Amino acid sequence: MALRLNSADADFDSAFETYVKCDRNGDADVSGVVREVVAKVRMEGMEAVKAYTAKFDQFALTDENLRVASDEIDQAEAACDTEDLKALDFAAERIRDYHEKQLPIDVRYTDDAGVTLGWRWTCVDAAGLYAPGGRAAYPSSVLMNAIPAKVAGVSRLAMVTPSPKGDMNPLVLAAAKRARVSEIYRIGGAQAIAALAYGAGPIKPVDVIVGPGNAFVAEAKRQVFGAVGIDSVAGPSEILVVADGKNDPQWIAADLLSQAEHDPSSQSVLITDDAAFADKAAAAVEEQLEASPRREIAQAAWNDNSAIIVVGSLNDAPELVNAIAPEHLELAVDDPEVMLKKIRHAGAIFLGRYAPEAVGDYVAGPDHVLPTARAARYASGLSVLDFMKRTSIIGCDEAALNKIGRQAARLADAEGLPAHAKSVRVRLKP
Ligand SMILES: NC(=O)c1ccc[n+]([C@@H]2O[C@H](COP(=O)([O-])OP(=O)(O)OC[C@H]3O[C@@H](n4cnc5c(N)ncnc54)[C@H](O)[C@@H]3O)[C@@H](O)[C@H]2O)c1
Ligand SMILES: N[C@H](CO)Cc1c[nH]c[nH+]1
Ligand SMILES: [Zn+2]
Repeated sequence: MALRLNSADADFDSAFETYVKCDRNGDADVSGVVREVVAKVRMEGMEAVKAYTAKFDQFALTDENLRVASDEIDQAEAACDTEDLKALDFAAERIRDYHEKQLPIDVRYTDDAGVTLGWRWTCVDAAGLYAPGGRAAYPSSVLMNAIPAKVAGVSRLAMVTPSPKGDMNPLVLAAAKRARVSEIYRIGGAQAIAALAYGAGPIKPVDVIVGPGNAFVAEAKRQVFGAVGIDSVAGPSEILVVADGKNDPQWIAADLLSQAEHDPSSQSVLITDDAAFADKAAAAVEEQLEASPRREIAQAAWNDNSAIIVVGSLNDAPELVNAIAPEHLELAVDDPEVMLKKIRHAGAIFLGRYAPEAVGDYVAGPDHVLPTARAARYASGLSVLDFMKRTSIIGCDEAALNKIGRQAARLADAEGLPAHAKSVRVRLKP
């Protein structure tokens, strides 16, 4: 059973705060484990990657099987169901269309002082893409990672994905081929993130690492940030559904379980103003869990990390949503646009009763790599901009420097930095 809270209860505020701040990794010392893995891979390179792959993925990694060969990719693609490939192409086209609209424009102008100013966007040379593969395979994440990188213009895409016990999903390889991924390595977890960040064996370091993963992957990205750029902390999936009593409880239960089935550390939350609907949705969740082939995972996420919150009025929901800052938010209400105006923190928002979160996972177009663990308070989903950086442009001729230089030199004097001041004054007319 998920936690049940009612905003009418006297201790609601403190119970809600405790819930919002809870650590979903249980007793696991995720940051300690990751710190050790990252340090070892940094020091020992591929030998450490091999040892951790044997330990965590039960796979005997060798110099020969580390990189997926191009003929294996072709064979995998040939083995895929053609309808699956069509769905992949359908998704890819919609994802590409959406991300092409994100391409930023360069700006150049001359201001009143005659100074040429502006900025220019350029892409990184090499991107590391993490495609998860522990408890499920994620061809969709391959597209969501690689397509924006290609739209940004990145030439080298190095993808890592674990192959537990040596298994590699053919559709993952087909997706990587379609998205023009340059290198694919059969490694996952924190060891793969460290290998991309610092280099290991034949894997050359990248400039930015993006993509979703479990708590170990998300923490590893956080720890290597600085040596490389990262998109956001995109860890175990989350969903928050705001639903009135007019919804079908079976639909809402399926939505809640769609994210619970990713990982025992996932989180599903229902906020409703109808206590009877809350009971029906809770019963529907239990019923659907019974029939789920991923029951063990989803049940753990539902029992340990999830909540049903009954509020007096749906007008109270936005404040709670903003505090939780969920990865995904569904507004299953009559007029979602009205509620949307009051939501400030969420990775992706799904409007209305016919926009289940899963369309966003696969085919809607926006990226499904989204901030979790309340990072939506300050971070955004993966976009073309995560593979690009903006460089400022400043140009002065003699007249322009004479208009602005004196004040620069004065501020340099004030800061006690005489070489700064001199480098301007030597160019100024007396
Ligand atoms: N936020 C997002 O945008 C988003 C998108 C898609 C998926 N996801 C999340 O990605 C995750 C996928 O997780 P997954 O486990 O299936 O695959 P994964 O590839 O993320 O993780 C598997 C790896 O984790 C490492 N690992 C597992 N247990 C470990 C342990 N005890 N100690 C150290 N390392 C360990 C192993 O190296 C293994 O290769 C889920 O949490 C899912 O919710 C998030
Ligand atoms: N819901 C995940 C993001 O949290 C993305 C995904 C991929 N496949 C299925 N779901
Ligand atoms: Zn999902």
